[in-house]
Amino acid sequence: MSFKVSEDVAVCGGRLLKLSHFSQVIGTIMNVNVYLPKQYYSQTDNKVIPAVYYLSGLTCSPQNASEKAFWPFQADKYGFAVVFPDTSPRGGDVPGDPEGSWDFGVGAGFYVNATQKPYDKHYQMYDYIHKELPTSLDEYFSNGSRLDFVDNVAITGHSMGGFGALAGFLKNYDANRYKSCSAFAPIVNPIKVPWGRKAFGGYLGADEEAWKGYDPSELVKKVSNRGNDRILIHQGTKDPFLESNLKPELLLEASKGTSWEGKIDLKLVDGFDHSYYFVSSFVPEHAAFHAKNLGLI
Ligand SMILES: N[C@@H](CCC(=O)N[C@@H](CSC=O)C(=O)NCC(=O)O)C(=O)O
Repeated sequence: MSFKVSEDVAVCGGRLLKLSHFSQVIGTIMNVNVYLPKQYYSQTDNKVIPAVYYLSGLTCSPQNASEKAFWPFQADKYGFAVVFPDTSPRGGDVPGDPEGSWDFGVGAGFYVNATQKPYDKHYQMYDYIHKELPTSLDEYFSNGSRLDFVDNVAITGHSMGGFGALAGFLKNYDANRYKSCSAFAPIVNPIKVPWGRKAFGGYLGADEEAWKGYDPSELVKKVSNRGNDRILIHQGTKDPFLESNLKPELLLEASKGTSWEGKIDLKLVDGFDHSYYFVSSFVPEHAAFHAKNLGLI
């Protein structure tokens, strides 16, 4: 699978590649940014470099987190690559929100496979993120490369992307797809909040049973923790979406009596909002968490 490099930017000790490729599952050109850490460019370092997938929130393109989350410092510190996928298909005949809002449609693909017309044609974000993109990156960089985008990988995300990370991690947990999962201000129980109900209704239809297959607060009840795996979550107390759409306490309540009870580290951080000032403040802690689980420290 071939990628086009539109920009190759020096950042910290490595490089941010702005890539695009035709996605077979989405049926359009998709944009994705990949940060390759300084270890990749070192003549002496020959360790295999794992990847952290960062799923962005509503309205984002790959640029938001690339510019504002400050992952490259941490990627260089530990020696991992960071993948910043887009949040939905774009352009051409890709349908948007009939209401014209930013919480559904373009920039708001919710990382699910749509089953409902007209969204089912392009909005296959779950398969794209968890299957096609990793294997495409692995193939593209495989020529003598020390990069691993498939086997030793971790996942994180912000808001809608935090939901996408939690759902993807738990849905693929038995296959040991991701070594670790964390989230910044995630939507933890989409079937109970307006953003999730609107998105799942539009993409998955009226049958709410189908929605549960993507809901982290339902998935924790069905997926057995292998032992000591933990999930790290940060949430700002001044987040304007906290009470309406995020409600992290619902995930802790859902985990009670399950193998995940006591294994979800929800850190409420005083005074932080929903912005990238918040995300970037806690990226170092998430980076250390993933580096440990990826065997880098
Ligand atoms: N555009 C909206 C605000 C939307 C917003 O806050 N988006 C967040 C993610 S929200 C949940 O998924 C975001 O990451 N925005 C991009 C950024 O660079 O901050 C509005 O105008 O209110």
